Amino acid sequence: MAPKKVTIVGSGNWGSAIARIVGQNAQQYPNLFDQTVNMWVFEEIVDGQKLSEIINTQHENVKYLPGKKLPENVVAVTDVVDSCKNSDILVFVIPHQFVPKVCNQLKGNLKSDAMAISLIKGLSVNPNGGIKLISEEIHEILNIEVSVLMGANLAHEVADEKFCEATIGTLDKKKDAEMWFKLFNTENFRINVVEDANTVELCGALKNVVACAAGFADGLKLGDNTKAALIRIGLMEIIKFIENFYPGARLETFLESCGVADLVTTCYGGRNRKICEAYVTSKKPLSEVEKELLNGQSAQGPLTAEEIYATLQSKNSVEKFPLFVAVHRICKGEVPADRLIECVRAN
Ligand SMILES: NC(=O)c1ccc[n+]([C@@H]2O[C@H](COP(=O)([O-])OP(=O)(O)OC[C@H]3O[C@@H](n4cnc5c(N)ncnc54)[C@H](O)[C@@H]3O)[C@@H](O)[C@H]2O)c1
Ligand SMILES: O=P(O)(O)OC[C@H](O)CO
Repeated sequence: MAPKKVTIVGSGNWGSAIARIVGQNAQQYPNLFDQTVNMWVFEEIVDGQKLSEIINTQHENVKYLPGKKLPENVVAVTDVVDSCKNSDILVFVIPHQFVPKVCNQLKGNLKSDAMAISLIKGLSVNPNGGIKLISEEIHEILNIEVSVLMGANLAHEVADEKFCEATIGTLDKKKDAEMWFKLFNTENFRINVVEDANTVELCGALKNVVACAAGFADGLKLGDNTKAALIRIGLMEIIKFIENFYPGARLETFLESCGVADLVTTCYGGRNRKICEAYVTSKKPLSEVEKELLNGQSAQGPLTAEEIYATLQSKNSVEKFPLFVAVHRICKGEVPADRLIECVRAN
């Protein structure tokens, strides 16, 4: 079989960190993977130069992952269709609000047997009010199989090659596990493949909302016990949400890297935590704080909280998820952050 061509659809903070791993692993398995890995870059000008040109000459994404070299076999391509049309494997890693636009551009322009894996932590809202997984959204638009990779993976720490773990959720472990393992696993990025893909993905999306609560608590200087209580309540709401809307989760999945481990790392070291802390301390709007602190990166928690809230409203379930709802209302400025504990105290 010919080596598979891989494209990384995205080149932000996580997209660039994972490109280091995928580029290296492609080189390690020349019989399995084409030696050139494409990376789709949403073009922008950085210090008067095109970001794609900087990446292809300096082999560094100076805006989204400064100070870390990309392997030279990772090539930036700015036309999303050109970057993907001959590829067998698509690694989706863009902020979730851009998924419909990007996938609609790709529609009808892919190999019929292309496969995808989504590293995107977020949700999409159906017009009827229900939620959709990002993997489902990609599948619906492109009609290709979509696995997911989630875990306790702060991009800068992965790029520093500090030990961590990640969970791949796939629908058919027998068929796909070995290929995904070889594409992503390294000494310091340990992959476990499971079949409970929906739970893996939902853990990745929902933990961002709990991270916002952790950030509010930090901004209010509520201390470690309170933050731990919020993480516990948040975990219970994650489990309840999955039971209600995507039943059939396996308990073990919550104990994978995508579950408790990601919840912990994101509540201590993530961008959602950071901007929500600053929202409380600075009293500036969230959008302004995000702009000031993240230099073009995107925190997905506030948008996910809004998407969850719309779903809960349409299902008459708002009162069952006080933490998720409080995060949304605080992000929107409808409730002051110092009422967070009052909102969740009854749990
Ligand atoms: N950064 C992390 O530590 C991390 C770790 C694990 C998972 N994730 C998840 O991975 C996904 C991608 O995150 P990231 O950190 O790579 O991105 P990011 O937060 O760095 O976002 C910036 C990216 O969005 C792109 N972008 C901006 N405007 C765009 C547009 N109009 N259309 C398309 N793209 C546009 C930028 O070019 C850039 O590549 C998210 O779902 C995130 O939750 C992130
Ligand atoms: O920085 P955050 O809050 O987007 O979290 C990053 C990762 O999802 C942590 O695993």
